[in-house]
Formats: sequence, C-alpha cells, structure tokens
Amino acid sequence: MNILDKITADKRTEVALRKSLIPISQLEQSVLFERPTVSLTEKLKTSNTGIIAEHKRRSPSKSVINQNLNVNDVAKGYEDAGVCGMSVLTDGKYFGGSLDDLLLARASCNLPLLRKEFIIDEYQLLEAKAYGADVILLIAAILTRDEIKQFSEFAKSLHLDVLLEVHNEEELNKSIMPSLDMLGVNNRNLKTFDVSLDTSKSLSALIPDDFVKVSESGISNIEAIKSLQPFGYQGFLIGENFMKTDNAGESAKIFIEQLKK
Ligand SMILES: O=C(O)c1ccccc1NCC(=O)[C@H](O)[C@H](O)COP(=O)(O)O
Repeated sequence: MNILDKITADKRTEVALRKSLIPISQLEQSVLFERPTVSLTEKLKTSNTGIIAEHKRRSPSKSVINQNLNVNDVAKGYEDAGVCGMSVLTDGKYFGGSLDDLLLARASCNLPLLRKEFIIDEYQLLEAKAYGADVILLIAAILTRDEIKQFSEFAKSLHLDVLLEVHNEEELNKSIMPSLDMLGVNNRNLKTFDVSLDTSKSLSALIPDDFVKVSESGISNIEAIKSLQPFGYQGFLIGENFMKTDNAGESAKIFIEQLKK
C-alpha cells in the first residue's frame, strides 16, 4: 500500500469516529458557520505575488519540519507579510495538525484560510466551515469524478472556494467541471515524494483558462515562481520553505519583498 492509500484508509476510520462523536447539528451551530467567507480565488486574480503560505509541522516526506512555532504567530506573520491566503494542515497523524489549528488561525487573521485535508466525506466540509475555512482542497488522486462533483457542489453551497489538486493528465481530465474555482498542480508525487516543477509546467496548457492555476509544493526560491508565471500560474503554495525557519511570517515577508522587486 502506498502512503496516499494509507493516509486515505486512516482518514476513513478517523472521519467515521468524528461523525459518531460530533453530530452535524453541532457543527452547524458554530458561530463561524454564518461567517461570510472570503474568496482566495478572487484575491489571486488581482495579486502580483500570489503566495499561499502553509502551516505545516511535519510531513510524510520530510518527517519533522518545525514543531516550535505557534499557529497564532504564524497566521499573524503571514498576514503582515502580505500573503494572499494561508493553508492550514488539519491532519493529525501524518502532519501534526488539527482543526484547532484552523480555529486558532481564524482567530488570528483575516486571510482566506484553506483547510488542507484529505477530504473523503461531505462531513469534513461542514467541519471546514464550522472551524473558519474559506477554501477546501479536493485531491483528484483519492476521489472519483462523481465524488469530486458531489463534494465541490456541496462546498459551493456552503460558499467555500474549491481548489482541486492534480498531479498528472489523467487526474486532470477526469476532474474538470464548473464547480471548481482553482486547479492546483502538485509538483510532489504523493506516492513517491519525487518533486519537479516540470509537472506544473507540462500540465499548464491542459488547464482551461476558466480556472485560476496554482502550483503546489517544492517552491523554495523566487526563481521558481518567475519560471512558473509564464505558464499562467497565479497562485503558489509554499509550506516547508517558510515553516523550516524560526519565524515563518518574517521569511514570507522577505520572500514577498524580493518577489516584488
Ligand atoms: O508534503 C508531503 O510530504 C506530503 C505527503 C503526502 C501527501 C501530501 C503531502 N503534502 C501536502 C502538500 O501538498 C504540501 O504540504 C504543500 O503543497 C506545500 O509543499 P511544500 O512547500 O513542499 O512544503
């Protein structure tokens, strides 16, 4: 079994347990459920930097990245740095994240927040809304076309933006549909962890112009962004490069200042 299959199998068990512990009616009572969401897609369309900065403590590919940062400080720092949005990993077992991280980020900034999760059930979209997310991620590699349609349409009914992530042509071809807002190309193969920006470059021409294009993973310098922009990318998801430092917000600030030059 590859790591993605393992994460997904564990996620099914976890979500079944969460559903039995917290009923949907309780999620819907969250004060955040009525909060008007902020569109990351619209922010990326008008930004000249397009940085989506991630809160990421550890990962299957890198083990520990940084366990010492406080999510409130990271969220405030990213907002001060001028990022377009923040991605918050909420998986506990493989990434050391939680829904509480999302809630704390929500309490600390007004940025559009992406719930970075392995979504396999509509229930997780209700959780995303209840804990303050504005955007959800759907990963084509773990979903059927019918599930992508069902989850993306449900997300839109909750006024959440949808970022659909692909890694190859087959995943892209099965996924294109009007209920998506952003098409993300993950430069990391989630089964082997190989990283190549060429993945974003080669798939870009196949992504219809109706979607904002986001390049994800393995971006560690300004040159990478400059090399992706001519391929139509308007969003750049960066985790480790900021989180591996003592001050993720400050690192993002310096990065954005250099990018603007
Ligand atoms: O990062 C991993 O090792 C990983 C492994 C398996 C599934 C997902 C994984 N990462 C999720 C992400 O998409 C990244 O956290 C995100 O794109 C940022 O990547 P990076 O800038 O390389 O930290």
